[in-house]
Amino acid sequence: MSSLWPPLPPKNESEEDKAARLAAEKEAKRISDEIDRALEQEKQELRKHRPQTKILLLGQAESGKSTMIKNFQLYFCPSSFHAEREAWRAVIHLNLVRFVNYLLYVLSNTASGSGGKRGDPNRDYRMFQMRLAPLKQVELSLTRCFSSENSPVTSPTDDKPTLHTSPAQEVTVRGGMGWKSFIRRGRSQSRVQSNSSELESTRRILDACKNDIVALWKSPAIRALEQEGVDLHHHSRYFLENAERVADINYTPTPDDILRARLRTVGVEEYRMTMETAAEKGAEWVFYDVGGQRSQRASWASYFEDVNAMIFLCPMSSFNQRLSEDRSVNRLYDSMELWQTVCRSKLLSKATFILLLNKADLLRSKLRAGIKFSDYVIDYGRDEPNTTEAVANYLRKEMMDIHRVCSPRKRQLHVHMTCAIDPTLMAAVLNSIRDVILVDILHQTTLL
Ligand SMILES: Nc1nc2c(ncn2[C@@H]2O[C@H](COP(=O)(O)OP(=O)(O)OP(=O)(O)O)[C@@H](O)[C@H]2O)c(=O)[nH]1
Ligand SMILES: [Mg+2]
Repeated sequence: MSSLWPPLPPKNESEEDKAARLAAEKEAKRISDEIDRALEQEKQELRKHRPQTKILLLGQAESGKSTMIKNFQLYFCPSSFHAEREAWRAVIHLNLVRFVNYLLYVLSNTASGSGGKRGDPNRDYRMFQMRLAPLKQVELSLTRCFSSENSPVTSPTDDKPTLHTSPAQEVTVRGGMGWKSFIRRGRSQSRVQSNSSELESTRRILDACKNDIVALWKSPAIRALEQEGVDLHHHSRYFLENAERVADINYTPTPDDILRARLRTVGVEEYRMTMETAAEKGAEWVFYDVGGQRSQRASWASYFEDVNAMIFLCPMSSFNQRLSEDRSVNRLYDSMELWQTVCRSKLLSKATFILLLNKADLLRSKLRAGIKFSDYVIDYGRDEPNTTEAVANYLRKEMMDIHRVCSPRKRQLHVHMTCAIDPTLMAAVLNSIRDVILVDILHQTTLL
């Protein structure tokens, strides 16, 4: 019997039979389409009533929590990610100009401190300071755009915009996703025009300064700073290296740029994402992104209840860094202590636990540059290999041991080594996180 549908017409079919057959086929197709429509409607209804999936991201400051949220959005809700590109441009421009102004500030101190000894670099510096002077105004304007009228975005240390003389003073966001529409549209009608004209003029100034920014970065003055041991490995360095493109008047941020943009989180931000990918289309996932600084951690616990999954980020590359909020504390040790506290939490005991050993790329470049992990982590034997794989395996084991010993009940731990600024590498990790969360939710609901 043939499995073809509709079946082939019988041989020698009369015109009358043919008309009757076509009418029957048309009716069958109408019924079939109706059934499909009803099924799709039923599915939509089910999706609407499906409980939300709640995911909490924890970890110290700069561990990559907000970057992970961007990855989720880029991968599972791409149209909403791309719709926000304009809003990120202002953040990226502020990242760039703050770093340039910081470099000019460092150069001013170093150059005046070294008198005329450095010859050319000194002359370079004075020229750049003159030509890039308008960037001070750009920094003030952009900061004002973020911080006017019931500001959702401020700097915790500054009530009024001031020029930043340290790369540690960062762009900060407070409370939710509101800042994106704020930067796009302004809070009130009066702000709409002034915000957009201010942003427009900052773009024009940046474009005019583009060549000088590029030249500053390539200049002997900056190379001299590096030779003097000034640490220029800041996350905004990427934007300076790409200044020709980023400062251009026609610049639109790419996904890579957005993943690199730094916006420090203050308080707890809630992100509601409606999944766009086939399997989960229409489902709502709610993410809680917390500020990771020590002063922020007291507010975390109120978000522990009812979360389906907790994703903890440990930046592996932090082994030779100190906490900016307490210079006596090694960042990796702080991360491990924090992990112990999170594992012990009874409120999180039923949540799916996911550990991301993040910043694998930075760990690799530090180790390759000859920085020895064992110089900072005393339990890591001096004879152990100073390679990314060996160090990552060591950290994985340490963190798994802490999890086993400190968890109030036996629980599986899912561990991944990640580089959150690389969307290609993140795709597999994101799929696996999604699958693990869905399977655990299924278990939780069938066990209830
Ligand atoms: N090279 C590299 N940079 C990363 C990685 N993950 C995050 N970053 C960068 O690190 C910086 C800090 O990341 P965030 O996601 O803002 O850190 P956070 O944990 O949200 O920090 P707080 O909001 O202060 O708690 C950003 O500039 C990111 O682009 C990574 O795997 N490799
Ligand atoms: Mg953050």
